[in-house]
Amino acid sequence: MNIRQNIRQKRRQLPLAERINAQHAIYQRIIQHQGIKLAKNIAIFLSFDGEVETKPIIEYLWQQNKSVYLPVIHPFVSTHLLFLKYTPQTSLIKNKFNILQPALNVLNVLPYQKLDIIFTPLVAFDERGYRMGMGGGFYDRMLANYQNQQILPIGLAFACQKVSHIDNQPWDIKLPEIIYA
Ligand SMILES: Nc1nc2c(c(=O)[nH]1)N(C=O)[C@@H](CNc1ccc(C(=O)N[C@@H](CCC(=O)O)C(=O)O)cc1)CN2
Ligand SMILES: Nc1ncnc2c1ncn2[C@@H]1O[C@H](COP(=O)(O)OP(=O)(O)OP(=O)(O)O)[C@@H](O)[C@H]1O
Repeated sequence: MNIRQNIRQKRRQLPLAERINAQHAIYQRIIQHQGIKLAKNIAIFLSFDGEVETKPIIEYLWQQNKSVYLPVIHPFVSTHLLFLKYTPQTSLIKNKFNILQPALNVLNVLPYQKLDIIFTPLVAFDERGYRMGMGGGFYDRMLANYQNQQILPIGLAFACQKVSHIDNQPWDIKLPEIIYA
């Protein structure tokens, strides 16, 4: 089994008690995070495949009056993501990967440069902050210039997703911060 499949399986099979503990620790770190306190526009994702559960985080962000955005596969450029506003009223539809995303409405699209924080999903990561994702290259493409835009990407993961070394490719983006437990 390759690393991607192997870690995805570990992530799905993380025992419930460990998962709950880790979720709690991650949540605490988020509510104490200075950068998140100051942020206005925050991109996050709706969890699937055993990812860190983001629902409680989203509820917290809404409570704090943050604007929350979700990734939507671009309808014409299928290698690219758009970020659409997510509120409790937003209707969600399944994309081709079976992940829920907001129904496309151009009025709800936020230009990427306006995001302050991008919570980034990942399958595996290493100490340096290199990540391996689902293999679509979506986040690598999007984050390619994040440093020029004053955007803070923050990876979210369980400790079982940490590996000693990701064999990084030239296009791989190193995350400046990963919250994991
Ligand atoms: N929650 C969440 N949303 C996200 C991502 C993510 O990692 N997590 N993505 C991060 O980039 C994008 C979706 N990327 C994906 C890339 C590949 C596969 C994939 O290979 N899925 C199937 C097989 C292919 C198929 O059914 O067509 C699989 O589960 O094996 C799924 C999602 C955008 N939204
Ligand atoms: N900045 C980029 N510009 C052009 N192509 C890219 C870029 N980043 C990644 N790709 C392409 O996307 C493909 C998938 O990349 P990779 O396997 O690193 O994705 P990933 O990090 O696992 O996925 P994701 O970022 O969606 O979570 C690669 O084959 C690569 O050719």
